[in-house]
Amino acid sequence: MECAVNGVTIGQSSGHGPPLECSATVLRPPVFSALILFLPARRACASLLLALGAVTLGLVTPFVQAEDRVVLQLKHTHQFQFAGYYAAVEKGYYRDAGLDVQIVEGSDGEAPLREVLAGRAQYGTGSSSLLLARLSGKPVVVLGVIFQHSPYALAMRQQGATPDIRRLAGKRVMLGPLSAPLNHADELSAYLKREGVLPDQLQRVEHTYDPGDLINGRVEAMSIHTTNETDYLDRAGFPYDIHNPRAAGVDFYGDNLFTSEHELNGNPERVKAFRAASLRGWQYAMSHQEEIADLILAKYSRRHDRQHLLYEARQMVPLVQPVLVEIGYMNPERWQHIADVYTDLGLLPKGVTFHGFLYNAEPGTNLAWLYRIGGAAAALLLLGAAIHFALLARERRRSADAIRAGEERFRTMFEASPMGIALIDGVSGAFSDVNPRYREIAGRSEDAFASHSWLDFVHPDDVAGWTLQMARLAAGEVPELSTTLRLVRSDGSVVWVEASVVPLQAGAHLKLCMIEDVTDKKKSEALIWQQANFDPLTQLPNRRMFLDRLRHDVVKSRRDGSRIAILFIDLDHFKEVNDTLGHDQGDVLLVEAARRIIGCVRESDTVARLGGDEFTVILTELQLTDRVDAIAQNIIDSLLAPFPLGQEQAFISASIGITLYPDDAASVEDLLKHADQAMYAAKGAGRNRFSYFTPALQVAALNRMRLTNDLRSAIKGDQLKLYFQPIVHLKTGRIVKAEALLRWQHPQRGLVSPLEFIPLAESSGLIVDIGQWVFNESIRWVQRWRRGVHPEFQVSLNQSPVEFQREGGSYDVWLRALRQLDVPGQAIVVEITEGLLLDASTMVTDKLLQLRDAGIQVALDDFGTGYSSLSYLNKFDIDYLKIDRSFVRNLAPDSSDMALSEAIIVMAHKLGLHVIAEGVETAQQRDLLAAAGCDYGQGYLFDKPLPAEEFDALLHARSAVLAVQ
Ligand SMILES: Nc1nc2c(ncn2[C@@H]2O[C@@H]3COP(=O)(O)O[C@H]4[C@@H](O)[C@H](n5cnc6c(=O)[nH]c(N)nc65)O[C@@H]4COP(=O)(O)O[C@H]3[C@H]2O)c(=O)[nH]1
Repeated sequence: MECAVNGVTIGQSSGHGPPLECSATVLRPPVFSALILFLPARRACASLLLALGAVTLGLVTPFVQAEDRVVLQLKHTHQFQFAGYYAAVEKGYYRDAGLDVQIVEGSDGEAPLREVLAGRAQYGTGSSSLLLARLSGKPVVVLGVIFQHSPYALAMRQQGATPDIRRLAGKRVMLGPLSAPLNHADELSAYLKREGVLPDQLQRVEHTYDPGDLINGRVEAMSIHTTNETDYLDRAGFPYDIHNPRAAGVDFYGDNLFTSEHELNGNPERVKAFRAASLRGWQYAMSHQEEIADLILAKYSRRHDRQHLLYEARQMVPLVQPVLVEIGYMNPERWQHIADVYTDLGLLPKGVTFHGFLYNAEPGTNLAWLYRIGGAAAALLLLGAAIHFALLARERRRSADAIRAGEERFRTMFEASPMGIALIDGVSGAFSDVNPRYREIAGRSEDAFASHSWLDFVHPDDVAGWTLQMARLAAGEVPELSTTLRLVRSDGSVVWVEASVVPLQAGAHLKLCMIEDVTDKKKSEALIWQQANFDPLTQLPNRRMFLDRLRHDVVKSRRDGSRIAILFIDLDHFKEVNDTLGHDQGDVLLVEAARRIIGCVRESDTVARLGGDEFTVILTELQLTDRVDAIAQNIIDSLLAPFPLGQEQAFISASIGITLYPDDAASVEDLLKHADQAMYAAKGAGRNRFSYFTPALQVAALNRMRLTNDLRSAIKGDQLKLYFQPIVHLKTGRIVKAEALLRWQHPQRGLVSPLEFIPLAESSGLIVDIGQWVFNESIRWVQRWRRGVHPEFQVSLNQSPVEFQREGGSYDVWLRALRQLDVPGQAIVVEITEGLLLDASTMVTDKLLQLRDAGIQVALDDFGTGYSSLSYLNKFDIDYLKIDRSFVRNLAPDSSDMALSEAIIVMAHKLGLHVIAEGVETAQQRDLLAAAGCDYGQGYLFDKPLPAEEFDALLHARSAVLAVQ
């Protein structure tokens, strides 16, 4: 369609999109009209040229009334890498320019070139390989550079202290799609070539863009964007090295905005407007990173989380350099450098020129055409010269204004930047320009910056490392610096900053230093670390830290041939303290115990708390093991001293298991297992002592493990048998009760004693199923005996403390079973031990009450061997006291055991309890007990425990005798 400016036809709109509306705002200097009027000959041509020139110079600003629809094709999926374009949409920059821009995600890196050349998109983003495309005949035009430096780099699994890219030879590497090696691997190929790694030395693998492949070892290295994948590698805690092509002098541009010649020729104004709005968007995006990150999440993609988008934004700052370089700026010499690298790679012939490839954003400064027209006009008319000079003066003014405006813009950005920015002389360390945020973070006044060098503010502990890194930067070993360090403020407080330093090309020694306050982040990292590695109660290393240190000590000991001792300390009776005095007092005791243990070892040894009342000690650099005995005894003695807890005093002791490295085991896991076994041995031997690990302990532990495994199948395999031992009424000699005693008929070992397997059943939890089985069998038999022998016959059965104290367990199942068989609770007596009542929690009391409510009676077993506290008998509902057989064994007239037994019987009767004497083996014992008033007797004198069927026969035989009598 033809358009007219002041009635003059000036051009044709492109075939794409709605036609350009050219009746736009027209600046109409009088001289311009005069010139047009003055040209009678070749008027149409001259006026066309002049009008075009006027438009290009900006004298005429055609605007688009209806929005012009264009498509911007991105290289990749939505992310911060394209932030400027989202900002231009959101802030209305495109709309103001009369454009309706549709931003399309890229499926592969080729999409922009493909779509723009096909005319489906008018604009695209592309890497430096656009130059290759242009020189291979594809009519692309770069409109501006967004990334002054490419983010493209190689991430490689970390291999020791000195990263060396040459180690990649022969390794599996993902460099880019195998189908388009040129466009994706060009910089890296050039880099590798310069480092002496040739393409055929690598095993190229199709790129998956999945950092997981590097982490899982599928490849040894992969090409990445330092703005992107590094975040995911960091998050996974994967150790890697970054190899940046800039290290070998390959310094490509990163993302560029481009269009086609077709678009440029057809819609020069649209190109200009699109470019200007896009760059404006970029300026906005780089100084409003958080806002744009939120915008991406809200309107474009949630593929990456906010943290990642901000990471990307931060990483982009030194690559885009929004403060130093005007976004969009491109330097033909840099493009020449890129062309040279391609030539070096054999991708371009020598001496190529790329005329037309770079868009001239300010064609007004290229005045050749104007000179030509001016010259022609001057020859014809002096007036033309006057106009020419007037226009030139105007242009100069506009340029100066533009520069001033640009400077102002950068100054404002510098001053208002949320990042601390300073220009620093790399040699003297003097500050030459510091923005307010930098002053605020460093906590120094403006004067302080004038009179100090930057090292003066660095924390003394960080000075050496920082100086070293700066020297590397100065020597060109690294292109830029990025590190975390501490600054000391004028008030003495310390602030953690993330600092990046980039050398400025403009000044020889001048460096741009940007800092960000990361103190809060550091503090929370330190807190997380503390919580992950230390016990919050005692502040001792926890299990994780303990294992770390032990592993470290084992390696060291292996190196220097010294020994290590590991002590497992378990506090005896801690549970009682906790239950009786409460958890708060229990905590106080643990803290004090930790303090006492620390007091017994050297500072270089480790004391850790593994949890509960378990502590460990690592004693290192032992030459003689004598010291171990002394330290272990010391710990035991120190813990024996009373613990003052509020108004009370608590007494505990400690059982310690000791194992030695390398004597007892080679691995950390085995050492821990052995120390644990030794600790149990110390407990088994009576607590309050230490035991060394011995191979016999290991054999015993192995046996226990095998036996426990066998026990699992014992219940189902019908290997458990219930025996019954008669309990005789001493006055009448009648069997009125029986104790159910469990036996295990092991297929290989024969009969295994309950003393051997009950503890295993307890520690493995099998005791619950076993206890249920015993109960079911017992009530089955007692039902028979109550019906056939005596209506009040009772069976007593043992309940282990573990079974009794089981959380959540109740007697409901028992009661249901009793109801089903129509057996009353009175048919059962439960035997418990005194220990249960000692640390009786409400749960124990509740269970005793449940038993009483069901009519089940309770017998206190082994009375006399433990605390023998009378107060328990009164406090709880106990029906029977069983005098332990150790008393019965030594019964003789006038013996102390006799006196004790008598006292127990009298006291029990006074409290309304009946007494059963255990282990009655002789007639004299029976008679003495009967004379002392003991109610019942149990022991070999009457009968050994008998298999249920035999006991059944015995009972029936006896009742038959009684019936006959
Ligand atoms: N020297 C001697 N010993 C006598 C005499 N009369 C009885 N005994 C033994 O003394 C033990 C009495 O059982 P306990 O003290 O409850 O001690 C029991 C009990 O604590 C536990 N136990 C047995 N069956 C079970 C069970 O079903 N569940 C639980 N939790 N523990 C059980 O195993 C322990 C040992 O049981 P057993 O080996 O059957 O040993 C039985 C019994 O055989 C005697 O005149 N002289």
